[in-house]
Amino acid sequence: MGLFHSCLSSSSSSRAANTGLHSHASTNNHSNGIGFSSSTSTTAATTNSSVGPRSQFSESVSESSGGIMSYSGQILASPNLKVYSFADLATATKNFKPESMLGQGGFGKVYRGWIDAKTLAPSKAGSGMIVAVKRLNSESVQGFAEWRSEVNFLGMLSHPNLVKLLGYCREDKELLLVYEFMPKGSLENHLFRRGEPFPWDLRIKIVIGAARGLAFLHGLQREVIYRDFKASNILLDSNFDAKISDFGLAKLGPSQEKSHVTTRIMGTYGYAAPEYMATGHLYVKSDVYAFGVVLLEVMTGLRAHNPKRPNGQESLVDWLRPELVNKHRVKHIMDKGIIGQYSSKVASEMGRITLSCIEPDPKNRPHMKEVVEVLEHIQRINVVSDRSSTKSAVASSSRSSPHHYRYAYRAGAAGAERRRSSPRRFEVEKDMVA
Ligand SMILES: Nc1ncnc2c1ncn2[C@@H]1O[C@H](COP(=O)(O)OP(=O)(O)OP(=O)(O)O)[C@@H](O)[C@H]1O
Repeated sequence: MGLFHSCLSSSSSSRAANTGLHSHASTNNHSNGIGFSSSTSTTAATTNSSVGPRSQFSESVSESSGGIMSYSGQILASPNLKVYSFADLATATKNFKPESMLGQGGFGKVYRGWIDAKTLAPSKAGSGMIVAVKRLNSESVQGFAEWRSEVNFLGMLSHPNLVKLLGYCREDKELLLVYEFMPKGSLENHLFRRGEPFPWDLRIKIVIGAARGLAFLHGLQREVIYRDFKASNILLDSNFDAKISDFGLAKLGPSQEKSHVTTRIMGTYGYAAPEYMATGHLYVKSDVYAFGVVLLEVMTGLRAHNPKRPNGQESLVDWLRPELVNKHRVKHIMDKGIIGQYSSKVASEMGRITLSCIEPDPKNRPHMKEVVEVLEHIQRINVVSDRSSTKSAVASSSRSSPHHYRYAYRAGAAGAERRRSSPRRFEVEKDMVA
């Protein structure tokens, strides 16, 4: 086993060497200026060099299938991204005015912007279509590696459950990304921050969409390990269809070996799989673990990690895993705000699939394809005859709740979980012993 220590600096080239990802960023208007290349260079060129026409994705997939369809998604022959100047995006976002801000993540702020729907050219605020413009903190060293990973992955992959990247800007220290706008925000917003408890049928719909997105990534011939699955990375369109965003930490899976080994362990507290934390070994099944943690959040309305919860309850999985083992106890951990919206059969089935996703041994976790099937089944059987009983069910269950679940009770928008800020990311470097 190894030693953990904080790591403040980053080496993007070592990461590229690990993954085989090589980006060639161009500041010119090449629509395919960035991509996956089969070259051996590990540095990101800043010249106008364009990239070899074939990507690692297209090599591995097109050879066998002559095409690119996998789990209803696509690997694009070449990325079709618009290259913006910084001035373009300043215009599109009203000069990054605070009023245009949609949110803030670990690597920067996200702004509402406007572009022409046909040409994708920047337009004046109020005309054309709305987009989300992410502007990375210029002082973040790790930011460049994540920006490049986002452009590489989202530039090449297309699937209904992955957020669409429309373009990017790299100018001096400025790194920006332009995405389709997701009007309903993130699952995290709805589960933990908004006033009313989020309806159960929407929760199920969203996790099915997100599961399909992950299944697509894992089903590619050269599989993609997403590595940062969490509620805040599940964005929602106007129909509450889920789209996975934020490929900053994504990795191409190993082509020969069974797992990817990394010495730089990064993720978000509460979601990272135990084998990854302990050894740096990364599997697609590590994503399945994080998916299980999101399922548990969806069931309970509680955050994956909350240091303000009482001792022993900080980690949702450690706290509630024993309750999932007994199907009769599962209903006690369900979010009390949505009682009456699901049957006890649905609750116990959810408990079962969640428990299998968070199995300590990655080999015992299901593939995402199976998870999709189980969740679709749960959605089909989620027929509740009398929804009008919801309110009284909430009231009576609060009265009879066992003491140690009191924390889960939701006193409207002022609930303790809702006041908490976003989950914290971590980054540690581990000295590996071979
Ligand atoms: N395409 C989008 N459309 C609408 N809102 C978005 C879009 N992308 C991001 N946002 C909003 O911006 C906020 C910040 O997003 P971002 O991806 O930077 O961070 P995060 O995922 O919340 O955290 P971190 O990146 O640190 O893990 C999110 O809360 C989300 O609601």
